[in-house]
Amino acid sequence: MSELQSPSAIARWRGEFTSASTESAFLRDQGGVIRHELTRSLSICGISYLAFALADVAHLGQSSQTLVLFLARLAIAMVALTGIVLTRRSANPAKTAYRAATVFTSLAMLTFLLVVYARGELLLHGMSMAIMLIIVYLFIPNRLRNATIVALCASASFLALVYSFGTVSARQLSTMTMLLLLANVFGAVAARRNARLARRQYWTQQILINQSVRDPLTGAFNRRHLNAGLLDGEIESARRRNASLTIIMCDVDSFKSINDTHGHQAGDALLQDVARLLLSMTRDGIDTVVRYGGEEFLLILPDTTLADGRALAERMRTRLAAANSQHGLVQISATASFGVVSARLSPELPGIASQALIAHADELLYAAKRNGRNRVHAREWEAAGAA
Ligand SMILES: Nc1nc2c(ncn2[C@@H]2O[C@H](COP(=O)(O)OP(=O)(O)OP(=O)(O)O)[C@@H](O)[C@H]2O)c(=O)[nH]1
Repeated sequence: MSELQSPSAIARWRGEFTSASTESAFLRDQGGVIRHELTRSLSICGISYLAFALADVAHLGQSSQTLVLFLARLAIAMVALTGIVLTRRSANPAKTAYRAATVFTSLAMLTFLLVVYARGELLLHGMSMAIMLIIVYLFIPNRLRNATIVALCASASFLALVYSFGTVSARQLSTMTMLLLLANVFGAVAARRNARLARRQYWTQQILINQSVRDPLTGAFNRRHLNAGLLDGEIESARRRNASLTIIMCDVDSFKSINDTHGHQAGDALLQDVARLLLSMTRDGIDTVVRYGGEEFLLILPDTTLADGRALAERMRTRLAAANSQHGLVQISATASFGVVSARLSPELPGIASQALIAHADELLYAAKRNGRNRVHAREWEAAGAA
């Protein structure tokens, strides 16, 4: 998670995150829940539509109209089934579910209007309409905007149909209009509240996850995140893909004397600057920067050869040595030493234990320290293993 949104970043009326990327991440996260909700709601709706064919028979007898209505009801049940199947097969279930919900609710409302046209029973159907509006807003997962459009269009069409019959008094029609308006308002308000609540919960969860995996001082990942199998996962992924993996161990030189000379707070500020520089020079979403110890950082670079890893460490070393960290009126300059290990992995070769890879990077780092600091020592994993 690279960016965190504040709760105010939820659009006031749409009830969605204003940032498209956060909204997509939210929908990916909620995919399973939304798929489950859609399956349950469309199953109940499809079965109910078919079951109400009995009411058609009771009202219209075994006529051609009854047959037409039955075929329309069957089609709706099929649309529900197709929506469920497509959502279950989709790589992005939430998006597919929303599309399926919009198509299903639109066609279901049209079929309902067809039933009203054939059977009349306007007051009874007015009640059904109100129930259906609540189902559209609250029980079939959809974007609030889509649900509102379908519900308002269906309400207006139903009222127009009732009016065209000419059998309902003006008083009854106005009461019916008010009731449907109320159903729309309450449905939309509740749906909006649900949408915002789900996003607030997701946002809070992301904050907690972020806090549990990040070092509060530098913003780099922490040891807990590394120990949760981060490097093992990268090694396994590189092995499967026949790819190179490079790790860099970076340690600020003579940091104790910086602390002793300028104070602990200045040391903290310097660490923040170092982390900022390392993060800015690595690929967002691909590389990982971990605060491994006090002034020691571990960089995990997938798909990176030894030559590229060494060149990156050299660039980092030069940039660090040239930069000054400002603390109050004091400018602090620092250097760092680097140990770089690269491994070419493949499914045919045995895997590498993450601790062994880190230990080799550490050995190279301390060789760089022994040889005078402010330098990069790099080696291929096999050569390092043989050494
Ligand atoms: N300001 C600050 N200092 C820290 C932090 N974590 C560790 N340190 C200090 O970092 C210093 C590390 O010192 P050493 O391990 O002796 O290493 P060094 O002085 O950098 O020497 P070399 O690594 O050999 O170049 C210690 O004095 C720690 O107290 C931190 O979060 N903030």
